[in-house]
Amino acid sequence: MTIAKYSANGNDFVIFHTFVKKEQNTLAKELCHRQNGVGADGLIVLVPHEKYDFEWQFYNADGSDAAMCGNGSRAAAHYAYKHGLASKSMRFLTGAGVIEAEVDGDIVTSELTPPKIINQDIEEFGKKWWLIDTGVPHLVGLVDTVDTFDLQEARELRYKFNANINIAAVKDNTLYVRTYERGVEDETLACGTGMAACFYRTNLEEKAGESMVVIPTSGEKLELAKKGNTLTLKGEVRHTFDAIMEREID
Ligand SMILES: N[C@H](CCC[C@H](N)C(=O)O)C(=O)O
Repeated sequence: MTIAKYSANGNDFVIFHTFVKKEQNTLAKELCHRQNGVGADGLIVLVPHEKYDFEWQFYNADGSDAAMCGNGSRAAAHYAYKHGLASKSMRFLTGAGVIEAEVDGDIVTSELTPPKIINQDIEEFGKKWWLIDTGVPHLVGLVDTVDTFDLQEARELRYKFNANINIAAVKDNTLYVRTYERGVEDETLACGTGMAACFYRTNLEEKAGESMVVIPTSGEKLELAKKGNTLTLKGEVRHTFDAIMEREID
C-alpha cells in the first residue's frame, strides 16, 4: 500500500486513497506519530463519491476527526490530480461542506466554505478575541507582534472554547499568524483555516484589503483573498515522498 507525504505552507500530511470508507482514527494516530510513524500534522484519506470528484476524511495527529483543513485541502487536491482522481479544477466533499480547488503545478488554490462569526466579544488574558468558523473553529486575537505566543494561555483557551487558537499582527500590509492547533495540541508551523480566520477578522476591521499575503510560523506565505462570501487560500504544495506500507490498509 503506497502512502504519500505532503507539506503545505508548514503543515504536513500523510495522504492515500482507497475504495472503502471506514474509520481510520487509530491508523491516523499511528501514521502521524513523529517518532514511531511517518510523522505528520494530519492524515487525509480520499474515497470515491458519486457526485463530487471525491470525498475526504481528515484526521488530526491525535487521531481526532476534523471537518476541514485549509492546507490539507490544497495538498489533497494536488494528490488527487497527480493520481488521476480529478482534473485540475475539482470539487470535493469534506466534513465542512464542498471545497473547490484549482491545481496549477505546485501552486494550489482552495476556496473555503463561507466563514461564520460565532462570537466577537470574547475577553480573555487581556485580549479581545473573535470566534470564527472557517470550516473548523478558530479563536482569533489581533496583537501588535507575534514575536511571543503564550502556549499555556493558548492551551487553556483551546480547551475552554474547543477551538484552534490564533494570534495575528499586521506589519507592512502583511499578516503574520501563529496558531496553536487543536488535535496536534501544540503550535504548528502553519494552519490554513486559522490564517483565513485571521485574515477575515483583519479585513472586517478594515486593517486589510480584499487580498493579503499571510505568513505563518514556517515563513511559507499564502495569498488570502475574499471571493464573494468565501475566502481563498493560494500557495505552494510539496509532495515530499511516497512510502510503501508493509501491511495492507483494509
Ligand atoms: N487542527 C484543526 C484541523 C486542521 C486545520 C489546519 N491544519 C488547517 O490547515 O486548516 C482542527 O482540529 O480544527
